Amino acid sequence: MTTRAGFVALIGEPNAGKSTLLNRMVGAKVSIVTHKVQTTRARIRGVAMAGDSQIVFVDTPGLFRPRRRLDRAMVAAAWGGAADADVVVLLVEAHRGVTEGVETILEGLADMPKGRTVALAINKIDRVEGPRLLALAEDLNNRLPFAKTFMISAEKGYGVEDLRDWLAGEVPESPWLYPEDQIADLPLRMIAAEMTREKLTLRLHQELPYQLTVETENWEERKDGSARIDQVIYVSRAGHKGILLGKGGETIKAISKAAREEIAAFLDRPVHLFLQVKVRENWQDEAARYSEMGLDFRDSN
Ligand SMILES: Nc1nc2c(ncn2[C@@H]2O[C@H](COP(=O)(O)OP(=O)(O)OP(=O)(O)O)[C@@H](O)[C@H]2O)c(=O)[nH]1
Repeated sequence: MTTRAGFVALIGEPNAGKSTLLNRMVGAKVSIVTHKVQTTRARIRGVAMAGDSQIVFVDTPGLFRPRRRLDRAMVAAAWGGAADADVVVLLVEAHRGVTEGVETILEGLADMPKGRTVALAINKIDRVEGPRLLALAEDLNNRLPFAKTFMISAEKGYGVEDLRDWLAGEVPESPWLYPEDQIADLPLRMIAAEMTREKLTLRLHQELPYQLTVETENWEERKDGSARIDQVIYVSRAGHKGILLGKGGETIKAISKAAREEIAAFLDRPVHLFLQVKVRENWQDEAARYSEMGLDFRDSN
């Protein structure tokens, strides 16, 4: 079996219908939950399986002209620069057409590295007449030639399957990026890992923020309504492990407490958080994997 997997970024103005579309393609629960956390830097919004393809939807704040270098570094650090996805889908509202916001996004898209596949999805087609739609599609394609144009209604479900099937064929041949049994709660796992990562960064200041990754290895919903979460903090050098643990494990304990409190508040239920620190010397090599995908790791340094 040839599998495919890749990242797809849904972009568009606020209210364009990104969440609604995600709900359709991924499953309602995931999108609603992640919607609450625009401010966190967790990038993954959901994963859809379509045939033998795994489509990973990412958020892309700061994709277009981040105002400050810090924004760019934050975005890059959060999800290893995956803001640059394999496929970008621009959502435009049919009845609003080419607004100033859409123009700005188009400019950003035109500046993107060549070779990136960009598709257009005109959404909310239930709100306008056919002829107007065709004129809008033509206008947009004159401004930027899209690889493909879709007419959809995320809310009614029109055209959504076509879009998903097309994306499934566009993502590159690759092993799946996530185990199938983790797909449903993957965004939650990522968010929880990101929260722990943030506590580490706050606590350790400049010492090693970009040389570690946090992964949620296990997530168990308990009968009493609490969640047991196991996370591993990977550091690239043995020496870092000591810094992280601190004297008598003080540092890691404080980090764990702060992270647990934040995750519990986010989930709105008690959390048992178990942190483990492991040395993974080849962690930096994984950066190479992302560069292969056209992503820039230098931004996170
Ligand atoms: N009529 C119509 N309304 C839609 C359609 N898709 C989405 N909407 C509505 O548009 C509004 C915004 O949809 P969202 O999915 O929240 O938009 P979003 O792009 O995620 O918005 P932000 O999170 O603010 O960026 C909601 O009220 C949706 O119900 C559609 O196909 N037709």
